[in-house]
Amino acid sequence: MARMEDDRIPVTLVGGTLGAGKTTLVNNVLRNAGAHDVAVLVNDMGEVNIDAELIAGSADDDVIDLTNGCICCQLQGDLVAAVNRLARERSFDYLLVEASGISDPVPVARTFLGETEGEEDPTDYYRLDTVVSVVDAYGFWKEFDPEAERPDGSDAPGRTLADVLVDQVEFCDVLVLNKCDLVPDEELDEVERVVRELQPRATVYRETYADVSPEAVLGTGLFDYEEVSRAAGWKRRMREGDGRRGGGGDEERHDGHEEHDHADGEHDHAAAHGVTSFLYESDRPFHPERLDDYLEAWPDGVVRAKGFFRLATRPETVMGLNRAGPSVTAGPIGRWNEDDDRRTRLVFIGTDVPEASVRSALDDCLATDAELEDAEGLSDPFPSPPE
Ligand SMILES: Nc1nc2c(ncn2[C@@H]2O[C@H](COP(=O)(O)OP(=O)(O)OP(=O)(O)O)[C@@H](O)[C@H]2O)c(=O)[nH]1
Repeated sequence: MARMEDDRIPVTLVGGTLGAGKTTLVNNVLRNAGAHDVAVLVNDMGEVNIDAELIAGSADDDVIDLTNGCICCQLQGDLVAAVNRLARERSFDYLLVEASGISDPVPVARTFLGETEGEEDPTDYYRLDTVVSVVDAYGFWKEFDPEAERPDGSDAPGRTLADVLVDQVEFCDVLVLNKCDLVPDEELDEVERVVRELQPRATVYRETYADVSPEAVLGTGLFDYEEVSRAAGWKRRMREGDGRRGGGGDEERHDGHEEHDHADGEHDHAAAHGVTSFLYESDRPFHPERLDDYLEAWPDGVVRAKGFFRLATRPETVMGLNRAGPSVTAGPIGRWNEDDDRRTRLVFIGTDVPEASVRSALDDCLATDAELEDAEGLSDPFPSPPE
């Protein structure tokens, strides 16, 4: 196997929302790392890097920090320079990266795949081994609360905690459901079912004080960019459809490419326990104002909605919907290709979402024949393409 010959330093990326328990996890791993000689890179948003101070053994040289920025945004160049300098100047056999609570894990992971611009390439020294997300089980529901606010100092404009949390759950290999001491078992079961629906491929650990064993997060060999990207629950649901041929599930592709999946059992299991996941499809475009109104009056319990839709006013435009709890983005994301399957396909994931009433409410938002005939006369509140 190629991995056996790969002597680059393995990397575990630890993400999770603010206060979820990332530092606690890193400390536990350092304390129990045994034979591993672990270096830690911490990224924190504060002026003073409190996290680096908290990490056990931070007095020694193996903890470095990147302050005042988020490594998924403006610090990517710094991240590459820092990890490469670390590899050149010090001797260690494992790198743990603790990402700021607002980091989107995808660009950070891509940095370690050598996909960022710049003269230095971290893949010379490193290979990404595992992406871990620490989820605050206690705070999980709160973050899907419409009243939830972004933390001060966050430099992720337009993104809510729910957005960030969904990104982190959907893009991980290992999911640590932390602070289980604060949540009754029944609620914990529900949170676990939802996170498993959002990312069925992840290994889930229920923990208190992020007490995972080092083997759970170091050297797992679980990271696979293609796999983790296509395994997100909404993509699976889109591929599976309602038993008919699935449409292309990837955002980049709307071509009706046929795929096969084996996750039916998992979905059945989730459905039996109040986790809803369904695909709404339609050949008929939406009436823009009616759909816009409906997107404002969202049913309770929807944790995630994602997909593509058609508007009567824009026959050539692929409209995208991206909803994480209370935060919604809906707008143009591209143009349909000649041979695309131009159906609306929207995936809903949540708890006890009233599927029948969501379906009938969406049906009511579809344009009638008369409205389609006079589509140019309809007003369209959705944003225009950026041009
Ligand atoms: N009750 C309880 N508290 C926990 C648990 N895990 C961590 N904490 C506490 O939660 C707080 C935040 O933990 P950290 O490990 O600093 O979280 P973090 O994700 O690194 O936080 P940021 O770096 O600020 O994003 C600390 O006071 C921890 O002691 C847990 O399982 N249960």
